[in-house]
Amino acid sequence: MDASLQKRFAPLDYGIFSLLLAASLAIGLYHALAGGRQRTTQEFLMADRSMSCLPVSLSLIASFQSAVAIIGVPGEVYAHGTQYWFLGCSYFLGLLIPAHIFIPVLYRLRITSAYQYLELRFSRAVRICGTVTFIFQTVVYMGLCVYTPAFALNAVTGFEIWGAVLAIGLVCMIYTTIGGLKAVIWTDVFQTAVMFAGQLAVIVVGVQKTGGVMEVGRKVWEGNRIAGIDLNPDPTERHTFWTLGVGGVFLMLSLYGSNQSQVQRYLSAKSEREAVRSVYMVFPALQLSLALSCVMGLVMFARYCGEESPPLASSNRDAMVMYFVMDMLEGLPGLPGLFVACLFSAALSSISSSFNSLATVTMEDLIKPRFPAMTEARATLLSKGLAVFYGLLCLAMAFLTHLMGDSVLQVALKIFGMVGGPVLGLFCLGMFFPWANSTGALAGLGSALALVCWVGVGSIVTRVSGAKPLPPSCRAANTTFNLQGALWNITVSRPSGLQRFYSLSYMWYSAFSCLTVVFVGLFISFLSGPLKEEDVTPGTVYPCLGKLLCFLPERLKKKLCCVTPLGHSKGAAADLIQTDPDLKYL
Ligand SMILES: O=C(O)CCCC[C@@H]1SC[C@@H]2NC(=O)N[C@@H]21
Ligand code: NA
Repeated sequence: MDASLQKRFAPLDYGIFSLLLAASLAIGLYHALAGGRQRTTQEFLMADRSMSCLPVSLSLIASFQSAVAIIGVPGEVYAHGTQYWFLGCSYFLGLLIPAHIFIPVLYRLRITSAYQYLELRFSRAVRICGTVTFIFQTVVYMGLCVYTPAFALNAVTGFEIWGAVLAIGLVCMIYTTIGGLKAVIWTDVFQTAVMFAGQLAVIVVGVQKTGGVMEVGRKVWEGNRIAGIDLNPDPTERHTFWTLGVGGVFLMLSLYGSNQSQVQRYLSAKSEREAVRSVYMVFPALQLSLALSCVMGLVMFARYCGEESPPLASSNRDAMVMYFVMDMLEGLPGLPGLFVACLFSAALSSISSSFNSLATVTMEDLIKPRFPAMTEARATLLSKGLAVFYGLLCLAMAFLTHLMGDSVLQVALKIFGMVGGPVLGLFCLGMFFPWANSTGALAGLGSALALVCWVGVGSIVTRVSGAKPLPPSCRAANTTFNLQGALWNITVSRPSGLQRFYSLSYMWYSAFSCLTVVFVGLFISFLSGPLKEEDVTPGTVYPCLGKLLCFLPERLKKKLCCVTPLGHSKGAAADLIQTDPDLKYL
């Protein structure tokens, strides 16, 4: 990038940024020395199951709100308009279903890893597959979270990329390793506040520098960035109300229902009710963060749409967002540092959650069952060693990330769809279909992963690029624009056959893979001998079918699905674990 565009930091900026890192380390240190001093895995991995709903809810938001969204969403809105904002419609069901179906089932089982559910409901093989799939998804996601802020910073300020990656990685590894889940949750609380502050600062200064709210409103309106509801049912259409509002529900369920990072936070709550309350508190905060990042994209559009060639428009759109921020905040000492602190807070809070949940599932699902006699002290030490191991792995993943091309937001959402969707499918198959067995579950998981990875890789290889960006000019009046607008809307030659398969909107990946697991899983279960109610571990099936089919005669209902109500807070399966020693390490 030519030196003229390069932006510089003032000493105060570095000060604020280092303050953020120091504060995070301090919180980690506090939790290493306070409380039980992280001497048991129950404390290190589960925060002694003592957390209240406020920190849990802020930690839930911070876990999947990283620099990817803070940089990626404004870039998306700048180029394609506010269609992406309809993702907010998916937050209703995307949070209500976890609150009233996933949490009651998982919380009452008194488990540590979400994937223990898969062994209780199906078999150890299904649990291992679920755990390994989750580990793969989280390692790739962590790499993305580390790389994004470092790349954006380097593109605009020349800040050494690997210096930033190491700063994020090391700080995170230290406070996660010494402070455990308590430190991760409380640093998430602090980092979420910094994230909102940073985004708000950019919006306030940006609106003020672009001529005020009315001026910004007029420009984005004329630049037709305000998208109406798009009810186009075509599944290859990248962003429509259906792909975002419906496809988004499956994306949210794969994150807030069956992802260890979030489930571990629910399970660390001091009661089931606190866990449900924390999910309700997530809703407004998620809507706010979505609104902030969309508005930031609109302000950025209003700022540059008048210019013939907006800066960095040709290069990576994520770098252009960073340029816009530095352009707005430059000359206001401390604010560029605040935004960089916001980016790093976003990264740290997501990576620390990932580290900690990776260490948890590796311990609970892969190590403890093989070494049941391991002492508590050794297990805790090993958990800390795992946090370090995954930290190093995450730095390595950061290298691979910049090979992925696409905007980071698109890459993240594709990964969640390709890998998170199938795991969600396993949980849905297990919770809603009592007759599903582990053969069906494994067949379903395998076929869904194969199919959705085929689509995903196919779309990357054949460069089926998403929708074309809208024309960057904001002068709607003149005819050339209209002509240009018309030209832009020429329908590209309708892709056919395999090409059409590859151009499935990535927002459908979660739904597509989840439903594949369910349908293939049910089909294979019927072929291989469906389970009877008495075969199923009590408390692992949510009797929603019993409720939905309440009109059926009792006899038929009993045959079709479990009508036994969920175990109570003690949890039937929990009793099972207590009584049956070799189930102890489920
Ligand atoms: O920002 C990230 O780290 C990942 C991209 C956003 C992930 C999903 S999108 C729906 C939900 N809302 C969020 O803020 N994050 C998740
Ligand atoms: Na985050």
